[in-house]
Amino acid sequence: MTILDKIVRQKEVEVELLKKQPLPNFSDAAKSIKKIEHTFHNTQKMNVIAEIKRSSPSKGEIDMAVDPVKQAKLYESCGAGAISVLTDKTFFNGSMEDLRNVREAVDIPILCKDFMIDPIQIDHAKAAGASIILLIVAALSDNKLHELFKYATHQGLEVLCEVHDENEMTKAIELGATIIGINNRNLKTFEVDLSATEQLASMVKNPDTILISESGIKSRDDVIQVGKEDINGILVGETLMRSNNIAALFNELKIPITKGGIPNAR
Ligand SMILES: O=C(O)c1ccccc1NCC(=O)[C@H](O)[C@H](O)COP(=O)(O)O
Repeated sequence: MTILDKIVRQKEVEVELLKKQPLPNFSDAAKSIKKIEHTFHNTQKMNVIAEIKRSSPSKGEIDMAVDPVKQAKLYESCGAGAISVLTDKTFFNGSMEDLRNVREAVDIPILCKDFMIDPIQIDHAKAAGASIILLIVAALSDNKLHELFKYATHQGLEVLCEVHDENEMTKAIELGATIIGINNRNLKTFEVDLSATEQLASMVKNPDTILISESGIKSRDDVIQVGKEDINGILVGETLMRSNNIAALFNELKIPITKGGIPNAR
């Protein structure tokens, strides 16, 4: 069984528990948040979705002592375009409480980074103040992917549709996803290969699609590599979480971009 299978099994258990609980009060803090579909287009520098990640299955403990609110404020002040909060407890030591607290502290979009398999999780993410949810194509049947995409969109949420291979990219395009994340990490083997972004980004022909390169990005050279294709942003977790100088790291990662990719990257 792969780690993704294990995570999905655990989510099935959690969903049954969530269905027995009352939905927490809605935070209306996300109402006035601008959509990344608008803000990530036509920016002059690479957009960064900065992640709060205490630990992960592939790396173990990263920063168990992090204060998510402090970290999120720092990310915002350094120019993050959005914040990703890992809300899974069992495998990443996160929580929906983290997301709720971060929502109260920052004014930029927040991605609820979790493994969605049921609309009830989307309700909880929205209630906590998320403006974007993640749908991982590899974790969902075609029917479930369509159902959850439609549900989240009707709830006024943006959807980051995550893919890792050509087959998944085809599904995301057919779904009509407007924000597609190319995960450089294979969630079944943990192998990271930045060329996944280069290979898959060229399949997207709609210039309005927001493309995000996710995982394994550590340096300016990495951004230049994934930016050979016309991407709008990068999602960075571990490197930011381990950094002693987050402001300097943002300067390194926020490379000037134009339509068509990073100038001279090819
Ligand atoms: O990070 C993992 O080990 C992992 C394992 C299984 C499923 C998902 C996993 N990570 C989620 C992510 O997509 C990353 O946290 C995100 O892209 C940031 O990656 P990184 O910059 O490499 O921390």
